[in-house]
Amino acid sequence: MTLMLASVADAREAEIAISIGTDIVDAENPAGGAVSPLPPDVTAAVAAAARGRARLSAAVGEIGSDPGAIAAAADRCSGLAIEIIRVGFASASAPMPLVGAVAGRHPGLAFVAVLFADRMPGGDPLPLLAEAGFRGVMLDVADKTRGRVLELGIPRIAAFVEAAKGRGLMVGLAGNLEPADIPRLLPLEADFLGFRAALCPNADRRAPIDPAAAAEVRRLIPAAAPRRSGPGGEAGIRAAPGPGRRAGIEAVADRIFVRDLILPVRIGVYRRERDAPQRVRFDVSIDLAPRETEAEGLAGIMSYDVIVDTIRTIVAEGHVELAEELAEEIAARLLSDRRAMKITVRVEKLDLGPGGIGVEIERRRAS
Ligand SMILES: O=C[C@H](O)COP(=O)(O)O
Repeated sequence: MTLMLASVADAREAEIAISIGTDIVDAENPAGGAVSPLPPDVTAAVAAAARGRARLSAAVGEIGSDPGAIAAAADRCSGLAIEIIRVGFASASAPMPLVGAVAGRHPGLAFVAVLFADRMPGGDPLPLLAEAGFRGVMLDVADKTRGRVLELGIPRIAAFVEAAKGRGLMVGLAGNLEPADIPRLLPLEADFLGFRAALCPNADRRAPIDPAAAAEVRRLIPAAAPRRSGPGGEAGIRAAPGPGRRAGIEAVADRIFVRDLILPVRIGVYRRERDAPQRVRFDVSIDLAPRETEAEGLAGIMSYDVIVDTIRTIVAEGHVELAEELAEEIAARLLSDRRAMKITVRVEKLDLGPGGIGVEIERRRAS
């Protein structure tokens, strides 16, 4: 289950976030960076507004040369019943043992290290973070004016999520996420997705949260529990009827497809095929289940981006011997989306013969 985290600037925005059903209300100063703290009195007001109605989180700054500042923020947050504190981590030379000692003093507070996709520290920081007592990690971007976490590419983000989960860490993803990114990230099963810019008019993260934009983000993330309702909540926001639901027109079938996607792939059983990748063309089409009446817009569709992301992710995982295995894996992963009913996958090696050589499989959801 992936939760929605909304970064808010004050108690009024906390109320809006709660009214649209946000799972985690995060106190953050949007005028600063990804982990810029709000003044203590504003954080306290956000906590007072959200306590008992949503989980609470707060940005407390970067691990720098002054772990005392993180320690003081952790003390304050503990007293406010905040569950998660987000701490920026940009360098492997950060004073981890000191931060670890602070985390050890607050067992009720989950320290989440925020890594910046546009300023990734060298090496693998996850062992260091897990050892220092961090309970979670999050990917975000340092440069909020330009950076997008999706620029890392889904295969790298997926690998990060898996590696963090493998170490028992909670994982969050953020960084100028847009509504259309959500269907691409949900299959990665991160613990939460974090938003600020997408909740604001014109994606201006310094502007006050727009309840309609926030509700649209919420609608795209399946809720863990029945939604709360209230002023500015879902009730006031209705999308226009989507395709297939127009009066006098009966929906027969929806099919999404990706054609002629050519990628370098490590594939084959011959020795020469193990030395270097070869070009493989992918064609995939998926027959979708009829749309649920209440799920309109992006929430009602299966994005064809997910097809491309799935293929890229599988290909990035390493050498595969047979085109049949590759096609089967693509079919299995895509059929795990409950909207996909039937799939055709064609995998065609382009560099072996005078023409294309490959396999086409058709699979259907069993139940
Ligand atoms: O998750 C927390 C961040 O505040 C996300 O901010 P952003 O959507 O503007 O990148």
